[in-house]
Amino acid sequence: MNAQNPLHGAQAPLAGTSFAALCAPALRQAFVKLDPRRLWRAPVMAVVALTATLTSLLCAVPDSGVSTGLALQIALWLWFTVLFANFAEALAEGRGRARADSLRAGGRGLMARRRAGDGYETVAAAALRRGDVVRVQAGESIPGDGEVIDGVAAVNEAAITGESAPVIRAAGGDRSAVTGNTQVVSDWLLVRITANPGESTLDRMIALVEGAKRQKTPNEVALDILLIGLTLIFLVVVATLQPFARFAGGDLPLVYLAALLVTLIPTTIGGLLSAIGIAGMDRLVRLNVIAKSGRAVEAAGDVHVLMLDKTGTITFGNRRCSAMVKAPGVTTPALAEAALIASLADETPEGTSIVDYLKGLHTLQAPPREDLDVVPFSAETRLSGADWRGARYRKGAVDAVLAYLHLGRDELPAPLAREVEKIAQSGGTPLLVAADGQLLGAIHLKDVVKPGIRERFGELRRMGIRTVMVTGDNPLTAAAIAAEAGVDDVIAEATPEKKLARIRQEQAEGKLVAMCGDGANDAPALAQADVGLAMNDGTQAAREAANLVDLDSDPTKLLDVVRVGKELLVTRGALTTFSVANDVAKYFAILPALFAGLYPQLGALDLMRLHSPQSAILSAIVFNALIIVVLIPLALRGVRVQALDAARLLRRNLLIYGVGGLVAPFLGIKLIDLLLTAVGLV
Ligand SMILES: Nc1ncnc2c1ncn2[C@@H]1O[C@H](COP(=O)(O)OP(=O)(O)OP(=O)(O)O)[C@@H](O)[C@H]1O
Ligand SMILES: [K+]
Ligand SMILES: [Mg+2]
Repeated sequence: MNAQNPLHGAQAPLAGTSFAALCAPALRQAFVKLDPRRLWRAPVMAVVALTATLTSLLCAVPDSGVSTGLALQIALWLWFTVLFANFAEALAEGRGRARADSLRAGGRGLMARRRAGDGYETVAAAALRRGDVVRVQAGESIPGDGEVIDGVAAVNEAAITGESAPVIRAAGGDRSAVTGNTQVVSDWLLVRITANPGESTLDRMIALVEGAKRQKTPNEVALDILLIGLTLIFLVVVATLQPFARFAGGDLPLVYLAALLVTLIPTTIGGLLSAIGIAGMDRLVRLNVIAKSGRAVEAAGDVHVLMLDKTGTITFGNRRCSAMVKAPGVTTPALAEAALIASLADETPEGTSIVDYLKGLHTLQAPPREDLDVVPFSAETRLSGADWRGARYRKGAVDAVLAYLHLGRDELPAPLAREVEKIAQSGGTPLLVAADGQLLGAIHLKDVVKPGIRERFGELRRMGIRTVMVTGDNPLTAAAIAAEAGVDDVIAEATPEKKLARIRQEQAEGKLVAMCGDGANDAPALAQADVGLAMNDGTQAAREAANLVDLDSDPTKLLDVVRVGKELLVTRGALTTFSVANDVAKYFAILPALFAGLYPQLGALDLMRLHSPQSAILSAIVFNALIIVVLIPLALRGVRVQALDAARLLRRNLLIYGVGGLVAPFLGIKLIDLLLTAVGLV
C-alpha cells in the first residue's frame, strides 16, 4: 500500500523516457500527421493546412501582389504552424506510448496453459479469449487479466506496480482479480481470463494516449464546436477587409488575407487541444492509474462528493478475529464450535481469520467440510454460515443476526449488548453468532485505518469535496472509523442497493459523484458513479464496473486523480482564454499597420509602429506559430492546481491567461518585427 507515497508509481518500471529521446520520433511523427485524414480531427488546424496549401500555390502566381520571397516565407510559416501542432501531439503521445511499450514488452511471448477437456494445452498468451481457463504455477507469469476461480497463491505484481512485496490472490472474496504479466511466486492459481486480445486494461490505456484512436470527450467536442464557430467568424471578418481596402482605393493581396486569417483564428488552442488531453491521460498513467475513458478524468476534476467503502478502502481490510464474547449462560466450547462450523466453509478473510483464531485456541472437532450445507456470505443478507446435522449455524452483522432470530435490538442480553457496543466503539466489527435459533455470543473483528488517510481527506475537503463513507457495517463501528479517518458523512448498514440509491440521489441533485471500492458488492455503485475508481487488488467485477483502476490499490489516489482532472480542465480553459485573447490582440496589432497607408486616420491606433505592412504580417504569422511551441511545455505539464475551489481557480486563471494573452502579441510581434528588420528579411 502506498498511502503516504502516491507518486511511487513514478519510479516504477513505468518511469518515463527522457524528453530528448522523445523529440526525434515526435519530429518524424509531425510530418506523418500531415496526412489529411488525420488533420481533420483538429478542425482549426485543418483550416490552417488548407490555407498553407493555398498560399504555397500562390507563390507560383506571378502577380499575386507580394514578392515571391515574402509569399514563400508566409507559406513556410503556415506549414510550421501545422507541424508545431502535430509535434505537440506526437510528444504527448510519445510519453504515454513509451510507458505502455515498457508494460507491453514484459508480456510479449508469454505462453499459457489453457484448459482443454480434461487436460491442458500450451498456447500463446495472445491466443487467449475471454472465458478461457488457465493454470498458472509458481514461477510462471499470469498470461492475461482475469479472475481466480481456484487456488491461493502469492503473486508478485512488481511488473505493473513496482511494488516487489508479493500479494495474496485467492478465489472468492475481495482479492480475486489478477492482472496479466504479473508473476505467481508460490503455489498455483486457476484463472478465468476476462479480456479478449486487444481489450485488456493495458490496451485501453494505450488507446487513450494515441491521438488517432482517442475518443474525444464531450468537453473536447464542445470546445471544438466553439473553435469552429470562432474560425467562421474570423473568416467573415477577413473577407470583409477587402471591400474596405478597395473603398480606399487599395488592394489587399490574397496572401496577406490568408496569413491574417490564420493569425486570427484560434490556432493556439486548436493546435494544443489534443496534446493537452493526451498529456492528462499520461499524467494519470504515471500515477499508476488506468483510465478507461477520458470523460471519467474530466468528471474527476469537477467532482463534489466522494463515496468510499470502509473495509479494504479506508481500512486495510484484512479484518481479523481477535476475541470472542459469550452470551450469558453459554459455554465457551459451545460458542467456539458454532463459530467454527459457521466459518469452516467461509472463504472471506473474515471467515478464515475466525477459523485460524479458533484453531489456535481450542482443540475442536471440526466436521468434514463436505458434510456442511454451506450458506455463503452475501452483502445482501450480511450473514454467512452452514447447516449441519439439521442445525443452522450462522454469524453476521448484529442487526442481520437479530433480524434472522426475529429479535428486537433491545432483546440483546445486556452484558452482550455492552460488549458489542465496546467492540464497535473501538472501531472493530462485531459479528453475532447463532446456532439453531439461539444467540450464543459475539466475535470481535479488528481492522486498522490506513495511515495518512485523515490528512488526504483534509486535502479533499479544502478542494471542496465531501467524503462519505458507505459501509455494510453497524452504525457504531462506522462512526468510530469515520471519526478516526475524518470523513464528512457516514452511511452504515448499507446494502449494494443502498449504496447505489445514495449515488443516484446525489446525482439527481446535480452533483458529480466519485466512488472508490473493491468488492463485488461495490460494482453497481462503481458503474453508476461519474468517477468509479476500483482497487486493482479487488474483484474483477469491481474492475470491470469502474472507469478508473488504481494499480497500487490506494483509495486516496482519488485525490491525485481529482488534481489531474482539474489540471486538465484548467489547462484547457487557460489556453483557450490565452488563445482567444491573443487573437483579439493580434487583430488590433496588425490592422492599423495594414491600413495605415490607406486610412491615415488609423495611424493614431498604430501603437506598435511596425516596420511595414509586410513585416507586420510576417511577424504576426511567425509569432502565431512560435507561440504554439512556447506553450507546448505548459500543455504537457498542465497548469498547476492548488487546493482552491473551482470559482477562485477560474477567476485567477482568467486574469493571468486573459491579460497575458492580450499583452503577449504586442510584445512578441514587436520583437519579431525588430528582428526581421534587423536581419533584412522584410
Ligand atoms: N464472512 C462474513 N460472515 C458473516 N458476516 C460478515 C462477513 N463478512 C462481513 N460480515 C458482516 O457483513 C457486513 C457487511 O460486509 P461487507 O463486506 O458487505 O461490507 P461492505 O458493504 O463492503 O462495507 P465495508 O467493506 O465498508 O465493510 C459487515 O460489516 C459484517 O458485519
Ligand atoms: K491564431
Ligand atoms: Mg467491502
